[in-house]
Amino acid sequence: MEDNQEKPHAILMPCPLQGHIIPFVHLAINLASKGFTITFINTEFTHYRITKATTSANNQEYYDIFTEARTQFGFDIRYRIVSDGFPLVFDRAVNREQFLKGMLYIFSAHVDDLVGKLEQNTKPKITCLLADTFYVWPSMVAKKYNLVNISFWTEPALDFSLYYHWDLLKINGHFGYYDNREDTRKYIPGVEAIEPKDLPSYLQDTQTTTMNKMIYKGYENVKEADFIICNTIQELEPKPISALNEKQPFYSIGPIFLLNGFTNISIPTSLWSESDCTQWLQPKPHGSVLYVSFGSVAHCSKKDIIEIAHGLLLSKVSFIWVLRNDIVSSDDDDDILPVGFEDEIRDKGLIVPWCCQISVISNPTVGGFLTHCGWNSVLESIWYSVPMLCYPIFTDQITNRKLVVDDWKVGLNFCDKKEIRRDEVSEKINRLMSGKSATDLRNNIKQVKKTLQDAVSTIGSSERNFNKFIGDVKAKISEAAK
Ligand SMILES: O=c1ccn([C@@H]2O[C@H](COP(=O)(O)OP(=O)(O)O[C@H]3O[C@H](CO)[C@@H](O)[C@H](O)[C@H]3O)[C@@H](O)[C@H]2O)c(=O)[nH]1
Repeated sequence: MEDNQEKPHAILMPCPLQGHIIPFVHLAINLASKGFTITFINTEFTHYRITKATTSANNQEYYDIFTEARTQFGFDIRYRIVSDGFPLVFDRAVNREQFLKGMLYIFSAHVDDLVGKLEQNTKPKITCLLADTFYVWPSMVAKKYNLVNISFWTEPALDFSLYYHWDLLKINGHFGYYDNREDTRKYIPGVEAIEPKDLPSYLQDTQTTTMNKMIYKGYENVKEADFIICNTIQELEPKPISALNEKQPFYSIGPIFLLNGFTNISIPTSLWSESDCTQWLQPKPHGSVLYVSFGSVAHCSKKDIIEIAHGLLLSKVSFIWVLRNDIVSSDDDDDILPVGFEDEIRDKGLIVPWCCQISVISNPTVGGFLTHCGWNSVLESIWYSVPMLCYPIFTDQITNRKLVVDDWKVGLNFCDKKEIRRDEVSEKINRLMSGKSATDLRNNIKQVKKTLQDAVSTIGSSERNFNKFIGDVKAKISEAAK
């Protein structure tokens, strides 16, 4: 009991999105392996979806995603759920605006209520709040309960720097105006130069939206955090990271899914049921299959889906295409693919609503990834040495494309013109999969992979930063307890 009292105890809260839940779960495991007690909080809706997708458990209310981590590794990870303010039946995608307003103005009251209860009844005592940078309430909650306030950013440091200096963009007439200036931005600390077209979509907006407000408030909030951790790699983004470090303690600890070698723990995180693609991949030649996925939130138009489908056929390349059932948002039409497409692809193509991405791209038959450039997908693709065809849709994906294509040269642009056309889709797929361009990309990606490998080695930067972060947090907890 004495020992337990000494243990740091962190509450972890990801945004209720697939690309945030996964890195937060890896973070929970890593912190627990360093002796932290963790209370991991998912929203009730996220919990419901994971449960539905990954288990046949009858009593879903009591299902706990960390059971295996506790029994197999003895980690002290506890699991709780919190209401996001809406009933389970509420359609959060269709009513996105209303949902975002709830996250902006109401969710904090539910979090405050739960943290208050945990604070009274939990041993060891809760000492840290570790929340997603997108949340607007962590500093309020951390102050109220005297918790060390840690923010976790699940995107690159470059995107963080741009949002962090939102005020500079505004002062310089580059954001928030109907006619935003179009010249290169050269005054963001740690970012030599960035073109307007490469900014995250929310920083290209000319009008204030609820999402803008949320990010803006999130970034006001993060300025009060005691520590910021980021799922990136110091050697890949040295300048933004060192500029940010002059402002606040900022630790790059990525790729978090590789840190400390806990890649084999299976913790249910998937919001959709996964189709198994192993059998289908098995007879395919090495490096011959293109994997196509646009992540968990982005939407495409039916017109673009049709052009991509024709482009895939024209390319004659074998492919697995993850087509979520909500990929086309504004169309009630269930038939989004060209007529007869599924007959035409026969054994050349496999369409699935969701799969275990890591198990697909780690398969040696996969040689290319047509991706929306979500940050987790980028890191995973580099790790498994799969070059990318970049089709960024919104948010940080736009900026991530610049890192992948222009800076690291491990991917190609999908469509150079605004409009997606089947002939260009086919041509780009072939350039990604074969010939000199493919060889160059494969050579480059091996080098970038080496950077990731070094960073997570026992003497690598991410490992060192993570240990330093742990030491600094413990010191801060002791200070706060005085
Ligand atoms: O069929 C699939 C598709 C995806 N994944 C996994 O789901 C995660 C998806 O994350 P990501 O590639 O980052 O895409 P999003 O789900 O779109 O992620 C959101 O969160 C990311 C991190 O903040 C941002 O970079 C993205 O722009 C944002 O859309 C990855 O770990 C994938 O391995 C699967 O397991 N199966």
